[in-house]
Amino acid sequence: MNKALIIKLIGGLYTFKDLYTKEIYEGYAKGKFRMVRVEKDSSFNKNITKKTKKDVKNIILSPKVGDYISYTFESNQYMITEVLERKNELSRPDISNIDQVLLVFSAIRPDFSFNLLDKFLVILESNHLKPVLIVSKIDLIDEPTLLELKKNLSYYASYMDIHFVNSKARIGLDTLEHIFKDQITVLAGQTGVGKSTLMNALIPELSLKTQEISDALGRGKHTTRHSELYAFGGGYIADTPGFSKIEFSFYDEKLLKDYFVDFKEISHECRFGSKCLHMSEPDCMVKSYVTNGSILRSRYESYVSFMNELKTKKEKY
Ligand SMILES: Nc1nc2c(ncn2[C@@H]2O[C@H](COP(=O)(O)OP(=O)(O)OP(=O)(O)O)[C@@H](O)[C@H]2O)c(=O)[nH]1
Ligand SMILES: [Zn+2]
Repeated sequence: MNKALIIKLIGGLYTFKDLYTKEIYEGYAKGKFRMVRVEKDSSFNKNITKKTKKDVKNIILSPKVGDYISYTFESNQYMITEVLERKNELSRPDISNIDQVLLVFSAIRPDFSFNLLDKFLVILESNHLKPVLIVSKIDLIDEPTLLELKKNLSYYASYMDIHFVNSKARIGLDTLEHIFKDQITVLAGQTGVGKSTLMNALIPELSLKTQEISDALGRGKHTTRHSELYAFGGGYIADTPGFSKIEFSFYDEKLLKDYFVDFKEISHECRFGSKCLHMSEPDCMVKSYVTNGSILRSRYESYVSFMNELKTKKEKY
């Protein structure tokens, strides 16, 4: 069976790249699809999977960009015949099997927010997505302010890669390229932080393409249903502006503690172990570490604010 990765979807026409031959084909999807459960075949490339006997899962509506599929060539056209089980998926942008999310935060305009960073990290962790932090617009702040920001961010360095860039002058981008290898990457960040500028700086031909697509469709690209993965740095990067609106995808505030990976790491030291909510429990090591400075105070402040936010949400429903 031919296996491929869907790299583009525009007006019902899929573009997919064969995983073995690397050839690119265009084709359609017909009818409803069932997601096929797969198991990793270690003798091949990590993306190549094989079907198991117990296969069918929920019916899914349609294949999307990022899906691994099987296809055939029938009556002179390529057809998608099955969709392999998704590792994860986003609906805005509409992409599946994402390996990592580039969290773009500007040093200024808008100001850097540790609370928002912590929120993104919780959301990514709860969706099994790996974060990489990109701090943009470093040219717009003075040296001491940048040093202070770097110092505060160093706490996060053991949990994710952090890069500092000036996308306008293409400074700091060279160290970025290796992070895309073998990954499907999506960008995320508040509006105005510089996601599009970064994308265009990384992939110069992209701004041109964006214009072509807008012209062809007679409307802004991001109001259309176009999404695409670009081969870049040995992996793929989604050309969407990424996601900027963020909400927790869970409702139970008791889950929050597991998505603060630095808290989770030491929770076995709390008197109530993994059950400790690190709020008013006695002998809570998270709180002790905050007091002695081993845990960043702003991390704990974010935690408490998210706890309250989740509780309020729950009471409303
Ligand atoms: N000086 C400087 N300006 C930047 C940098 N990155 C982005 N900008 C500017 O910041 C503004 C916003 O950048 P965009 O790339 O449109 O931001 P975005 O995140 O795509 O915004 P949305 O499309 O609203 O989500 C633009 O005026 C960019 O020129 C940078 O590294 N340095
Ligand atoms: Zn605790």
